[in-house]
Amino acid sequence: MELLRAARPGASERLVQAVWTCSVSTSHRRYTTFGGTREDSGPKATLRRIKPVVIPERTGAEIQHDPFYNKGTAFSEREKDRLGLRGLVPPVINTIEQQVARIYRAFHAAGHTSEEDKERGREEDVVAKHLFLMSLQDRNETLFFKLLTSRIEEMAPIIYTPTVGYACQNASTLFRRARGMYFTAADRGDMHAIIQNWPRNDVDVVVVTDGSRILGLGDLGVQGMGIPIGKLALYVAAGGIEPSRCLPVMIDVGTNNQKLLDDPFYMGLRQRRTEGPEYFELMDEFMQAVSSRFPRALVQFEDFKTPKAEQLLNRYRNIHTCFNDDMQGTGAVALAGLLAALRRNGEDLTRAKIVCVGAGSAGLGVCNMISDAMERQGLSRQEALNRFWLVDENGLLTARRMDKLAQGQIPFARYDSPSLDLDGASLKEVVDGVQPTILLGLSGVGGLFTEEVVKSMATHVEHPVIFAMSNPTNLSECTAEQVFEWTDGRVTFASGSPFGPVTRHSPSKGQEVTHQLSQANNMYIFPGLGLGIVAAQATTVTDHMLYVAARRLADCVSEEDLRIGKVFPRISEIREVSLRIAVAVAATAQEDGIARRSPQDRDWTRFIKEMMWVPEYAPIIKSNARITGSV
Ligand SMILES: NC(=O)C1=CN([C@@H]2O[C@H](COP(=O)(O)OP(=O)(O)OC[C@H]3O[C@@H](n4cnc5c(N)ncnc54)[C@H](OP(=O)(O)O)[C@@H]3O)[C@@H](O)[C@H]2O)C=CC1
Ligand SMILES: CC(=O)C(=O)O
Ligand SMILES: [Mg+2]
Repeated sequence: MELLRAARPGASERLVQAVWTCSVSTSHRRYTTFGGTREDSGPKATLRRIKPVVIPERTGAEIQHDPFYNKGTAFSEREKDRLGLRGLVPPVINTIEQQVARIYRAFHAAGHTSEEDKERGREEDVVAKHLFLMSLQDRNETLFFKLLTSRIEEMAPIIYTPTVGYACQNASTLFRRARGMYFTAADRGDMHAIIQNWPRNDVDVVVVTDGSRILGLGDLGVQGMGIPIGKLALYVAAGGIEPSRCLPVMIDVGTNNQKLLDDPFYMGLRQRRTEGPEYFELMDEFMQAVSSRFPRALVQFEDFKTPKAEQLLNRYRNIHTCFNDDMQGTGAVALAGLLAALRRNGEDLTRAKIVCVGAGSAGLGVCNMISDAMERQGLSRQEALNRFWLVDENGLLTARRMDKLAQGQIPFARYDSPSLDLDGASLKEVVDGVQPTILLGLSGVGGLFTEEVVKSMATHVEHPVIFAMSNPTNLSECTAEQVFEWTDGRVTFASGSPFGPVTRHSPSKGQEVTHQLSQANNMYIFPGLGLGIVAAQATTVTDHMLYVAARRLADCVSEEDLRIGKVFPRISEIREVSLRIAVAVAATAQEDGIARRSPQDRDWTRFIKEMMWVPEYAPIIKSNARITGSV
């Protein structure tokens, strides 16, 4: 209201009241206001304010073509008059729900495939669906996010992994319209000036990649831009960050992917990657440019190849508000899933024996996060490290390979004699020798968990826990169907990209059983983590914050979910989950003295809930408009 009064000193009291007056829909216990909604959650019910948007002088056509303000067929009659839209839109006035119903139908039509394609097993064209959603986002952000949030389970695999990976692979030919910012190796010295071109003054979250390791698909150069865009779509849909406060960034230092360099349509710098000190000088300049223009923004590093991922994190983590999602976000999500799985099986984390296949940025991030949790639960550092056996392309990480190991791998190298004997052994032999209770896959290699590997594990432990976390789907270390079959349903399983429920005949039960699945993906962590950091305006992102985020995520898994085999909450609950994670993270930042902002009444839940952006149309008012009556 203050905003409206300040913007329109002449606005009538009736207008001001109209914007905030509630009309009550008792059947849904959900209150709709002219400018917002309020959820009745008992005594603590909060008004979710959708502030009127006051925009500078613009023509109707400019408003209609601005995705942040466009409402398509949902402008009210008065808005059409006031904003100069009369005659520019069809006569119908739809609610956003009606628009979602229409666009959802068109979304499905976009994915239709021919009969021939169907015969070849291509049931639908998911990349076409991805492009359809991207072009909706380019036209109307509010409707895009309304569709996304109302059907998040169905939409997440289209805007995010696995489909975003396939879209990135062909991004130069699929390109329609630029989104976000591109900085290149040729922009050295100019980044401070270039960042001024971003049209918005407030940015809460920057997701940045250099395209060097996109999911498990390798170096995709500038074509990796789809990943920051997809991650930020989840920041909005799952974390309630305002769309206009998100900035996807590509740092294009070239590519070592010869196929792309030879592709006449490739849109990035046509050179091999800049390396060495020059690379880090570019990144330094970028980080300085971001923090001078957006001093409170959180920077999320995404899909940087090992070892740069770790080097960049170590370089900036104490001086910027930043984290690496593949290392820390993935670590927290894996820890949360394991805590839930162990609760399901009545087991203790400190007694787990973990074989992790993949010792790159994700594998090391996960193992570090879990060993840190073991220490918090009473083990010494060495006792915790002794619970891990890491395997890479050359086999088990042992002391004999010490001179060839990366810095971050050295603490996990095995010195003990049965392990040293497994030097050079196959994965099956490692599993036979170690008899792990937990098997993790972060290798980016599809099918590594073969029948003999999984069966070997299942012979030694009653409740095997297997997380095949590599993305996209075709690079998963095994499929859900395989792992339930090979363990006769005894496994607790989660995968990086989603699999549907598996129905199979169980020989031990003598009947058909259906197994529900969970997605072990950092999408459960980064939206809530980021929301908490933004809420508290934390100066840095600490391991403590990640640990509480993981704990809180594990707490969100209900007993009923555990009973049916799920170790992560349902994706349809992700906004509520993100809120809970954000509250834990912000409160931790405050306790640890690194919050620059906190609610006076210490009620982080109310504070953050009110901050969360909801995809509803706000009344639009031009700053020079003469307004009488309702909006
Ligand atoms: N579910 C989730 O939330 C997330 C999943 N991921 C996924 O994790 C995967 C790995 O990512 P990242 O760590 O960054 O990638 P890296 O390339 O840094 O690491 C891959 C690791 O796997 C090892 N590896 C490769 N081939 C084999 C093999 N045949 N047998 C055993 N080990 C092998 C590599 O060993 P070497 O170095 O010897 O080649 C390396 O240690 C990707 O698919 C990514 O999508 C990543 C982040 C989040
Ligand atoms: C999920 C993710 O961040 C990855 O696969 O890289
Ligand atoms: Mg990633």
